[in-house]
Amino acid sequence: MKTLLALNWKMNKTPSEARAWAEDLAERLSPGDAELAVMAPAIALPALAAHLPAGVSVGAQDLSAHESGAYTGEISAAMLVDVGTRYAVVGHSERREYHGESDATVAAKARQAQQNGITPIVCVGEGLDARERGEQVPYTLAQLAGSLEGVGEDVVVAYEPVWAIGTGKTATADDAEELASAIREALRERYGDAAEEVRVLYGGSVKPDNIAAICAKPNVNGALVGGASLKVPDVLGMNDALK
Ligand SMILES: O=C(CO)COP(=O)(O)O
Repeated sequence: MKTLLALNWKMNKTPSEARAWAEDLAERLSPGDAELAVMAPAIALPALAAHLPAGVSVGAQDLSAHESGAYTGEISAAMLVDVGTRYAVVGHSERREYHGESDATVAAKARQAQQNGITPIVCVGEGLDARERGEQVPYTLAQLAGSLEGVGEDVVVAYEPVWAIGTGKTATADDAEELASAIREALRERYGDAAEEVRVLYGGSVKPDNIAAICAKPNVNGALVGGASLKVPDVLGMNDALK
C-alpha cells in the first residue's frame, strides 16, 4: 500500500495561485515512494487538474451530502468528479467545529463521495479535554463509528488530534501509532481483512523534519498536512523524507 501524502490547503490560494503552485511543483518534483494528493478549495480544482504533475491526485476539502437539486451554495460529488477529483476530505475538525457537522452528516458525505467514485478521507480525533482525561482512544473510536455508518471500505481515515492542528504541537510518533492501531482494530471489526488495505493517516503539525518518523509506524500509512502544504519546498522536503 502506497503512503499517502495528502496536502490540505484549507482556505488558502486563489485559482491563479493554485495554478502557479502546480506549475512550480511540476518543475521540481522528483517522484518518490508516496502518492501525493492536493486537497484544495473547490474553485481551484480545475486549475490543479490541468497543471499538477502526472500522478499527483486532486482532492476536495468537503462535498455536499446531497446528490443534486435545491441546495444553494453546495457542491456535489458529481461536480467534483467532473473536474477530476479523486479524494474528498470529510469531517475535518474545522468543519465539525465551525459548521456544526455531526458524525451522521460526515457519514452521509462519505457515502455520497463513494457512490460517485471519490475516496473519502474521513477525519477523526480528540480535543485537548479528552486527551487530558486520557480518553483519546474511546473518544476517537466513538467518532469513527458514527462517521463510518454505512461507509464502505474504499476509504482513508485521518487521525487528527485537534490540539495538534496548527499549534506546532505534534503528537509523538508513538501517540500517532496508539490511535492508528486502535483505528486499525476498529476497521478490522468493520471490514475484515480489507481493513489492512485502508490507509490510516496522521495529521497535526506534520513537517519535513517529523514526517518520516511518524509514517514509519506500522499502522500509519501517510499524513494529512495543513500549514506545511502551502509552500512547494516544504512539500518537496516531505516527499523526499518519505523516499
Ligand atoms: O488540519 C490539518 C490537516 O488537515 C493539520 O494542519 P497543520 O498541519 O497546519 O497542523
